Amino acid sequence: MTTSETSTTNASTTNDQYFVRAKASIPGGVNSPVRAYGSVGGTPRFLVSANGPYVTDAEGREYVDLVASWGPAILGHAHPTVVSAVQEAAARGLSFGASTPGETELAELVRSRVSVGDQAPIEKIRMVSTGTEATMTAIRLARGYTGRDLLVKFAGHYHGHSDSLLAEAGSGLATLALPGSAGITAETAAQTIVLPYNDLDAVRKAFDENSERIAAVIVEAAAANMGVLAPDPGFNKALSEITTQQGALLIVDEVLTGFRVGPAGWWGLEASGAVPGGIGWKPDLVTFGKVIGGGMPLAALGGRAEIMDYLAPLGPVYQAGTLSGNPVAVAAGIATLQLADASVYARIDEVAALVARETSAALSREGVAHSVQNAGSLFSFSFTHGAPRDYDDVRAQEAFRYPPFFHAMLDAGVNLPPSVFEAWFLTAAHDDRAVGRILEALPGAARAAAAAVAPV
Ligand SMILES: Cc1ncc(COP(=O)(O)O)c(C=O)c1O
Ligand SMILES: NCC(=O)CCC(=O)O
Repeated sequence: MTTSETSTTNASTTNDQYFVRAKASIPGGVNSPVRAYGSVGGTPRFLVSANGPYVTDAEGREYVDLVASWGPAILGHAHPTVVSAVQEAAARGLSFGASTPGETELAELVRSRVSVGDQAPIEKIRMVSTGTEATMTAIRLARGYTGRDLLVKFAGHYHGHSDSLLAEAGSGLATLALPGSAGITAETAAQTIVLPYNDLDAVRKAFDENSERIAAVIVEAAAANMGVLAPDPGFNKALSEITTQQGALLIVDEVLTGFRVGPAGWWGLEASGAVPGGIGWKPDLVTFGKVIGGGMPLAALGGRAEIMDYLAPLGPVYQAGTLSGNPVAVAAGIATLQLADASVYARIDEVAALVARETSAALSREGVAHSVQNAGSLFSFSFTHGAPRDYDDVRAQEAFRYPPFFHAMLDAGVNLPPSVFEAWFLTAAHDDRAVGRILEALPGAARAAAAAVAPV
């Protein structure tokens, strides 16, 4: 165990004490609801440092981390090369509010990475600061480009917290069992059509009923915010065909999957045939976040030049940002993508498969009904009796088994996402020691899940 002290923390202050203090000044004590332990109960760990596969809390306790900052830390935390790149960029200036050479370098890197054979869907790319901004801009762009107003999204998919996209969203809304958010006007809500995932008939019907009104279909490349649910083979390709026929755009949200499940994201896995059913299609627009910024606030949207050039200053769709393309964030993104080579993805695939397999085995040994779902190296568990295909299936699970499972893992020094609806994130820094600690914790956690009693 390590003890960490900084100017803002004191090793004698407990997580409980920090939480009490935080709640007095910050709503719920958190700056994002997913951190609040809302569905698992207990006190969130206040983290003071992170290194490789580990995070350390304010009490000096070290945990093997399976959250990885909700995805970005693909190389593990605080990779020395990325930290150096950030330090060097910071020393040159934190923000200029002007174009920088690094932005173009990162744009070129993304364009060349997200290509398979002669297929290269990212012809142009615009950088923003969060995934929310990326999807919000993508739908505005789709509306501006097509001149249409309606939007199709899928139940359980999460695309950030802009007004149009919170209806039946996954992630924290699934965790807190919220159907949507207050504060969104009825007019805005009425412009989003929410359909069941993996249901192409529902998509065709929506287009039949709203002829020439749907601007775009937005879909997570592989759903990972209601637990992980890979699309049925061919689902994304069929969406591409339907939207093309109907004069609408297909926005593929790779904020979570992009540069994490493979060098060219989930689309790259489909386009290369690494997962079935997806050869020969291209998204119109793609959104990125998380890994693209290497742990710094950076996200992006990209796609066909003809569409992207509808953005200001060339086109009529406005989008802007004081910190867009921030030089320090860009430096972290470039360093991260340069390091994320085939060996990184091979290691993550290997450890993810191992941890998923062993967790499933531990649950089976205790007779706990569950399904393990994966999309490449992203995976999660649901306490269901069969394999779920959509949000209704996932919501019907025995979710009460997760809190005791989560806390047993935490007590044993493993930091899992504090919700059954979130993916588990491995990194290339998860070495045998870190994985060994996860495996040691599993039998006790599986027993705790087995002993869980349904609420009356
Ligand atoms: C698929 C997807 N899209 C969009 C977002 C929003 O990104 P951000 O949290 O950076 O706003 C997230 C995650 O939060 C996500 O998983
Ligand atoms: N998978 C869900 C997220 O990544 C959300 C993170 C956040 O809102 O803090």
